[in-house]
Amino acid sequence: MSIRTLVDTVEHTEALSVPARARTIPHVLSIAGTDPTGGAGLQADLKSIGAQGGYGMAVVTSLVAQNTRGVRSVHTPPSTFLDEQLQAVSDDVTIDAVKIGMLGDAETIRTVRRWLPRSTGAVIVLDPVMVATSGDRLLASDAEDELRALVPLADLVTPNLPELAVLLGEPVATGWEAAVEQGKRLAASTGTSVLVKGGHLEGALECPDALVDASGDAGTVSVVGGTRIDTRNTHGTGCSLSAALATVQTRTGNWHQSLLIVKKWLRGALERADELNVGQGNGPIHHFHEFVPGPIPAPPPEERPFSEQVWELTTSHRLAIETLGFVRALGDGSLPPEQFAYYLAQDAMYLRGYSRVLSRASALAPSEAEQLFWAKSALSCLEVESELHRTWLTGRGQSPAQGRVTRAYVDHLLAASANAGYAVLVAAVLPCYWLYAHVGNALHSQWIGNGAGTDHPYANWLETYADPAFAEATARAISIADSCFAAAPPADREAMIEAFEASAWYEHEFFDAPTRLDLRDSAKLP
Ligand SMILES: Nc1ncnc2c1ncn2[C@@H]1O[C@H](COP(=O)(O)OP(=O)(O)OP(=O)(O)O)[C@@H](O)[C@H]1O
Ligand SMILES: Cc1ncc(CO)c(N)n1
Repeated sequence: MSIRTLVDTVEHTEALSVPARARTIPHVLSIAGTDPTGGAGLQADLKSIGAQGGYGMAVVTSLVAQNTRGVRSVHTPPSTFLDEQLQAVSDDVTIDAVKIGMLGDAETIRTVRRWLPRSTGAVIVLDPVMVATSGDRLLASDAEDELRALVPLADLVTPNLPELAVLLGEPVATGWEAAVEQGKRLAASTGTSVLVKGGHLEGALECPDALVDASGDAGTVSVVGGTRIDTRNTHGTGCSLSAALATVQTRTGNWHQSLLIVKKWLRGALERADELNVGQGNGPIHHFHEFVPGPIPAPPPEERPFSEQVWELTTSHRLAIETLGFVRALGDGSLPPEQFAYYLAQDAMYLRGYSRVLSRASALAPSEAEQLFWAKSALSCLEVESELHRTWLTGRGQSPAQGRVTRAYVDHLLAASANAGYAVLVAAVLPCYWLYAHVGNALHSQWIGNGAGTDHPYANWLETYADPAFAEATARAISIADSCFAAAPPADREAMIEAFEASAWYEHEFFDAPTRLDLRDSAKLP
C-alpha cells in the first residue's frame, strides 16, 4: 500500500485526463432526508448536483423538521411509499449516479438495498449519515448493522470520523493517522472505496480527507489536504461533498480526480458561506458561489407601434363617441335633419382647414410617395367639401357660423402644422381618418345588418366613410405615423402621442356639438 499525499491544487485537476461520457448532463439521484432550511439533506444535494453540472433528482426517505440550530422532529413515511418513489424514478429515467444520505431506520435501509439493483451501472456514493452537525441523531441505533451491510453495495462511502468508527465497531480515532488506518480496514472488509473526512479532527489547523481506493490498485490512499476555513457555517458539508462527488465521478471515472475537483469547489463554498446569512446556528455553505448572475436587464424601451399604443390610450374617447346620442341617431336614421345639416356645415368648414394642414404635411414629407399621399388627401378633402355644398348645403337656407368646436379643432391642427415637425403633424391628423373610418364602418355594418333600407336618410353619408378607398387611405396614414414614431426621439414620441390624443378628444367634441346646438339661437353655437 502506498500513501500519496497530494496538495489540492487546480493544476493537478487539469493535468488529469477526463474520459468522454455518453451524457453531458448526468442524471443524479439523491436518496435522503430533507432540510427545510435548504442547507443539508436532499436540498443540499440538489444544489450540489446542479453546481457540478448534473441533473438532480430526489427521493425522500424522511421528512426532517430541522434548521441551522438543530433537529426538531422526524417523520418517516411508510417504506412502501419510499419504494414507490424509487420505482417511479427508475421506471422512467436512466440513472447515472446515486447518492444515498440519511436512511433513518432499518426498514428504510432494507427498502433502498432491495431497490439498488435497479440502478445497475450507476455510480453509488453512500454518505452514512448518523448524526447531524448539531449533534442530533439521524439514524436509529438499532439500524447500524443494516447500514454496515449496505456499505459493500456502494462504490464509495464517505464517513466522518464518528461514523467511520461506528461502521467498524471501533472507538472514534483520536488522530489523523489512526483514522486513515480505520479507513483502510473498512475498505478492505467491504471492498468499497472509503473517503475518510477530517472535518471532525479536534483542534487541527488542517482539514484533510483521505481516499482509500478499493478499486484498481486496491488500497491506494491519497490524501487531499487543505487549510481549515474559519467559519461556523458548515451545515450540510458532508451531504454536499458526497452528492458533488457522485456527480463529478460520472465524468471522470476516477475518485481521486473527482475529489480534487470537488474539494476545490467545496473550499470556495465554505469560504463564501458567511455571505448567505441563513439562520442563527450553523448556516449552510454557498453551493453556487461560482455562479455569477448577470445584471438585471434595463426595461426594454417601448417597442409597441405608435398605432397600437394610441388606439389603446384613446379607448375611452372611442367608447364615448360610439355611445353619443348624435352617432346613434345618425346610425339608425332618427337624427333630426337640422342637426345633420349643422353637422355637415361644420364638417365642410373643418375640411377646408384640414386640407390646408394636409398640404403642409405634404410639404414636410420626407419622401415623394408620402408627399403625394398627403397632397392627394388634401385634394380629396376639398372635393368632398365642394360635393357637400353641392348635394346638401346649397338651398338649405343660411349656413350656420363656424362653431367653437370646429374652430378649436382646426386651430389645434393649424398650430401643429405651424409649430411641430412632420411626425407630430402626422399624429395630429390621424384621428380624423381613423375615428371616421371606425365610426363610419360600425354604422355602415349596422345599416347593412338591418337590411340596408334605401329609406335611410343618411345612407350616402354612411357609404362615404365605409368606402374601401377611405379605409386604404386610413391604413396608409397609420403606417406613416408608425414609421415616424419608430424613428422619433423620445421627446417627439411623447409629442406625437399628445397630438393624437388631443385630436381624438376634438373628434368626440365634434360629434357631440350638433346635439348641443341651440338651433333657435345660432349665435350661441357650441
Ligand atoms: N472548516 C472547514 N474548512 C475546510 N474544510 C472543511 C471544514 N469543515 C469540513 N470541511 C470539509 O468538508 C467535508 C465534510 O467533512 P465533515 O468531516 O465535516 O463531514 P460531515 O460531518 O459528514 O459533514 P456534516 O457537517 O454535513 O455533518 C470534508 O471534505 C471536510 O474536509
Ligand atoms: C436530512 C439530513 N441529512 C443529513 C444531515 C447531516 O448534515 C442533516 N442535517 N439532515
